[in-house]
Amino acid sequence: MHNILDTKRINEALRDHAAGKTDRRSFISRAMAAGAAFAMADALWLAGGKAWAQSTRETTAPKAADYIVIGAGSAGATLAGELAKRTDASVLVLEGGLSDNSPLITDPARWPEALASPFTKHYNTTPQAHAQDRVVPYPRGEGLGGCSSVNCMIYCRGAEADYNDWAYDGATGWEWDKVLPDYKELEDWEGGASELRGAGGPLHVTRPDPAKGHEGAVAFMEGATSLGYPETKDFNGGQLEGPAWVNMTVHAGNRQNTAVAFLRPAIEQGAKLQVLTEAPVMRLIVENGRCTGVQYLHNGQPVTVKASKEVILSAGALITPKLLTISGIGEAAHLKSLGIAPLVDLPGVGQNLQDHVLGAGVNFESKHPVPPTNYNHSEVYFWWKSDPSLTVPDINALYVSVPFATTELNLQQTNGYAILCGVMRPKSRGAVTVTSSDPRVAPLIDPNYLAAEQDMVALKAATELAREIGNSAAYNDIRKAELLPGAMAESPESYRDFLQKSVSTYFHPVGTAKMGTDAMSVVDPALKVYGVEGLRVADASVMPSITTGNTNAPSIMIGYRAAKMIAGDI
Ligand SMILES: Cc1cc2nc3c(=O)[nH]c(=O)nc-3n(C[C@H](O)[C@H](O)[C@H](O)COP(=O)(O)OP(=O)(O)OC[C@H]3O[C@@H](n4cnc5c(N)ncnc54)[C@H](O)[C@@H]3O)c2cc1C
Repeated sequence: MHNILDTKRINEALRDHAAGKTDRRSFISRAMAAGAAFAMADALWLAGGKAWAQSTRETTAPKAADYIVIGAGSAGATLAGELAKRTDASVLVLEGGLSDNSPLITDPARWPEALASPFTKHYNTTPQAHAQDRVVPYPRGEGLGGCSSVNCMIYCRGAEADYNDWAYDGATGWEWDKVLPDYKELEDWEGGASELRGAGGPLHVTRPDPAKGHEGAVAFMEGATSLGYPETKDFNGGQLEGPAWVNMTVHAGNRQNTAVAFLRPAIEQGAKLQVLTEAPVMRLIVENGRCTGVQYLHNGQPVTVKASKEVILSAGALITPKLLTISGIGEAAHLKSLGIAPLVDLPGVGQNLQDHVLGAGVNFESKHPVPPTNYNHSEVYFWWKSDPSLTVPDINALYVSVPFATTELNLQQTNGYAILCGVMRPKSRGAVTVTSSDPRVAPLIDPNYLAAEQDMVALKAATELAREIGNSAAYNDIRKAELLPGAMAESPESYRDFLQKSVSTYFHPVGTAKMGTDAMSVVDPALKVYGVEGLRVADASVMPSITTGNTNAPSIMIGYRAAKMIAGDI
């Protein structure tokens, strides 16, 4: 007797699969309960995961689209999904990496593993002159969702002042009261709508339940509040300063990357959106002052695809300036030195690189094995001021349920935990420098950490904040011994040595194609590249200055606003 297929239930399971709401095991059991044999259920799982995006290995190359979006990361996937939903135009997304169909991405606790997987591309900084010439590893997400697929899922808009500073510096129209409506519109905050928060938008944002919080996170909150630092109930709710349970891009136990939140729903709604993976873009095609398309590798072969309306560059703060440069858009003398004919002399391309400094803070050995996290290893954060006279907090501390230190600090202990710390309004500025016209060659990445002495002052204050909380009575049942900085904090010289060795990336490069109106600006406030028609940049590169919070939320907001601008909705 043949099973009768319950196609309605199978379609429901397929829809959940396309929305990233189910794992393989439960999908297969649902499909089998609906009458499918195992082989068929498995084939449906594979096809369901691929139906909405295609690898260039398994489809033919498109000839043209109205809009081409380069990179499906935090900004690019948001922009492409929104633009396709808001217009009748055809939108083609070219993503260099793979699809995002993996539990390493969906499971919030497994992001450290995702960093050691094909969903991450590994770069290094140049030797950091103010941090003992250390080379700092510099991972970036590669594939659908970009860094939003491998990041730690903290969702933080930053401070109001960040956006008002952008506008003051020339990014007119990006003031806090102009971006707030978009932040509210794009989110589905579990706390519900309010003057500052939105509900019903595409991106689910949740917070950990303190009752299920990690013991170390609970101790962090108790320690900080017992020391007199008042708790902040919601760091996106108007008050950034103070210890807080985080906001996360997690929903029903699954990561909400931008492919899940923005791309797949647009395809499910029937938008004219084609998403190609394993489609690395090699260069932009600029003819008579207009960007008319791109050259990319389709199944390893160079092909050209035309854009009848616009090309939008969303390849992230490292690769966006590289693609501009090798396409002839950058400082003319630098282009000539690489043998590239200058099309537009834009000296700001690749300059103004900014990144938060992540310090190793304080690492402890634990009295007992550290339990696993129910969330993302990082459930609590604490923004504070290194100097009370500041108007905006400039440092932070965060509990992580794993030991964390740079290789140079040679931390051997595996049964431990850390309170990391950050310099959140760094003064140092670096650069991304292209050294070859060959698109396969990685650029030089120089965040120039600690070049400004003020950043060292802030790093020390942040480390002390982490130590103060970590050594508080709230951790007495957990803490066995302070391992780092430990004895290295005993003299000013060894403490400075520790701080320089403790520096790593917060994974937040921004600013390398900044928005503004001065000579170093690369895009105008409508994100249009100066001197070229039909070309915009929409990603973390356009931030004139780094936000005080983590940079995923602002990157998503940039993609969202870009879609609205192009669609004529702003
Ligand atoms: C390990 C890690 C942890 C982080 N944790 C957090 C966090 O918890 N919270 C937070 O707010 N921020 C976090 N961030 C930072 C945040 O995720 C980024 O700032 C943000 O994702 C940047 O968005 P973007 O759109 O500019 O670039 P990306 O998201 O990097 O997107 C760029 C996309 O372009 C693609 N691409 C690149 N070159 C090409 C090419 N030539 N052709 C086609 N496609 C190309 C890439 O594969 C990628 O998909 C973290 C980042 C990392 C790496």
